[in-house]
Amino acid sequence: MSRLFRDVDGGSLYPQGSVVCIGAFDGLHLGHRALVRHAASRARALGVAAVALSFEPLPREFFAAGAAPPRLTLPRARIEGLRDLGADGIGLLRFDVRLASMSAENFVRDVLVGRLSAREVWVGPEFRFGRKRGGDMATLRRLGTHLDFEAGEIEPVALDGERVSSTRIRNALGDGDFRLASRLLGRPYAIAGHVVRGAQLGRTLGFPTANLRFGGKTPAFTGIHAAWVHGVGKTPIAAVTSFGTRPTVDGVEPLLEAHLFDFDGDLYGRRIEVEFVAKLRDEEKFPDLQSLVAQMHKDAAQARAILQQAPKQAYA
Ligand SMILES: Cc1cc2nc3c(=O)[nH]c(=O)nc-3n(C[C@H](O)[C@H](O)[C@H](O)COP(=O)(O)O)c2cc1C
Ligand SMILES: Nc1ncnc2c1ncn2[C@@H]1O[C@H](COP(=O)(O)OP(=O)(O)O)[C@@H](O)[C@H]1O
Repeated sequence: MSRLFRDVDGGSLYPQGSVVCIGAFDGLHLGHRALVRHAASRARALGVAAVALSFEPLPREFFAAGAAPPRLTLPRARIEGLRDLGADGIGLLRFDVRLASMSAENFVRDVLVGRLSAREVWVGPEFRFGRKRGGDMATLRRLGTHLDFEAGEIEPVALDGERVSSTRIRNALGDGDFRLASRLLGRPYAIAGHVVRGAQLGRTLGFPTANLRFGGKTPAFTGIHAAWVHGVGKTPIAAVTSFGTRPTVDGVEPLLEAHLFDFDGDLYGRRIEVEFVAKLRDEEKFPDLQSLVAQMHKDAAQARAILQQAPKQAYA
């Protein structure tokens, strides 16, 4: 069981000391994985807790209020991913006005030392932190010599000669290049959530869809896709999905809807995971439901054909 905390204030959570790694960890890609695994192995070597420190909302979401930048990973998936990589403690610090205005030095004193009793602090390349991104690796090293912790930066992880980054993954997803996205992530791109009720129109169109909300975040891409749905049966179920605001029915909030093939059952409340395999097309505004349904039949046939050829991915 790993411990989850969200507050900057409070007593030391790890009086015996800890090894901390810090990052936005959106996507938990190959670079993030290398960082968290490294911190976890250092923590095991020192016999202390491994703590992954991140933020929710992400700092760039906080600063971009209004036009939220695209998000890859929702909080729960980020927590589960960090735990699976070996984090004993996970800090999803509430990024608010106070945290945004905290100086780099105070962040080190209050959070890394005061709250986490850090013995080592690990970050990725080009890490910046504190008010106006005023702190960097040199700041960490300098403060570390006074406050008795070591600071280190892991080597950048590259794929095909280029740095692995969340931006590169967002671009790959936007281009419908799920193969590249999977290679950068070290696993297929998937979105998980609990099935919520919708307008209950789908069943009358012959296409019931299990609907997932995207937590009020902006997705990195929208459109119609072939996908595997995990979490319903023992093996993944083939599906056609629609991700977006559904302009035909004047939707507003982005929803991920999955129509599962050869399946009939109640999915409300169930947690499912949608693993994207291939993009079929962009979302469109149809003049009427009849033309939308005609297109949905074509989408379904295309998705079935693609998935018959695709290997079922192992359940992550
Ligand atoms: C294969 C598929 C393709 C879809 N394509 C579009 C689309 O291009 N434009 C659109 O507005 N909605 C699209 N939708 C979403 C439908 O509008 C939505 O499923 C329908 O309104 C039923 O919604 P409900 O689940 O709330 O009942 C698509 C849904 C599916 C399953
Ligand atoms: N093949 C299927 N694919 C997806 N959902 C299905 C399927 N068969 C039954 N369901 C159930 O029907 C619900 C979707 O029906 P729909 O009319 O689209 O309602 P809603 O608008 O509430 O999503 C799903 O949440 C699930 O409980």
